[in-house]
Amino acid sequence: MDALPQTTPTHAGRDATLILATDLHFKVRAQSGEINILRGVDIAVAAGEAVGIVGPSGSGKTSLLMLLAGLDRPTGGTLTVAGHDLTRMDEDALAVFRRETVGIVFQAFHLVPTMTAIENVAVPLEFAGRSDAFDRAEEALKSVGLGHRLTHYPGQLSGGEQQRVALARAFVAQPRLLLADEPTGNLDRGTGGQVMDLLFGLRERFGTTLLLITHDPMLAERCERQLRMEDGRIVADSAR
Ligand SMILES: Nc1ncnc2c1ncn2[C@@H]1O[C@H](COP(=O)(O)OP(=O)(O)OP(=O)(O)O)[C@@H](O)[C@H]1O
Repeated sequence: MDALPQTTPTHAGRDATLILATDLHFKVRAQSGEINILRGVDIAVAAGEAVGIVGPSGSGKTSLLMLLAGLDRPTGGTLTVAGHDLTRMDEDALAVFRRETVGIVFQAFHLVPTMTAIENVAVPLEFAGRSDAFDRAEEALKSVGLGHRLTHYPGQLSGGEQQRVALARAFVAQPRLLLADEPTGNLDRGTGGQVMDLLFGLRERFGTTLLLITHDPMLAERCERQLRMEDGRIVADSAR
C-alpha cells in the first residue's frame, strides 16, 4: 500500500460540492415505448464524501452512475460534476472528463483481455500523454499487492486479482470521483472484503469522493452516508 505517490490529503476541500444534480431524468426508447428510468433525482455530494447507494434491482442505481460518469446523457434536469456541466459537453469533452475526473470499478472487472495487468492500468495514463504511465501503473499494482503479477493477462488472474487490477486502474490517475458498481458482486465474501478494504484505504489516502452501489447493507454502512433508490427516485438519504 505504500508504493503509490503520496499526495496532500484533499479533505481540505471537503465543503466544496463535487456532484450537484437537480430533477435529473433519464428516459430511453424501447420497442415497448418510452421507459422512464430516472424520474427526478436531486442529489448533492460534497468533495471527499463516501456515499453508499442501495435499492432494489431495477431501481436505477447503475443508470444514475452512468450519468455521473458521463457515459450516458440525462434527458432532463441539471448535472454538474467537479464544475463540469455534463449536459452541455460534447463527446470529446466528456472523454476528457472521464479520463481526468472519474475512476470506475464495475462488478465484471472490464479489463482488456489481450492486455497484461500493467498495460490495463497504464492505458488511461497513456491516453493522457503521461510519459511515466508504466512506472505509475507498476506502483499502483504494487499498492494493491500485485507487484508479482504485472505481466499476467486477466485470464491468468483470479477474480479477486482482476478486481484489484481494476482498482489500480481506477485510482492510478488519482481521480476526484470514484464510482463503484457492485465491485464485490462477483467475489466470495473473504475476497470481496479484501477488495473493499483496499478500495476504502485508497479513497481515504487520496481523499477521493466515493459513490458505491451495493446490495450489501453492511458495505453501504461503511460509507458515511447512504442513499436508497426506488423506482427511479431517491427515497431516503441519511444526510437529510
Ligand atoms: N438502455 C436501456 N434500455 C431499456 N431499459 C433499460 C436500459 N437501461 C436500463 N434499463 C432499465 O432501467 C431500469 C433501471 O436499470 P438499472 O440498471 O439502472 O437498475 P439497478 O438499480 O442498477 O439494478 P440492479 O441492482 O439489478 O443492477 C431497469 O428496469 C432496466 O431494465
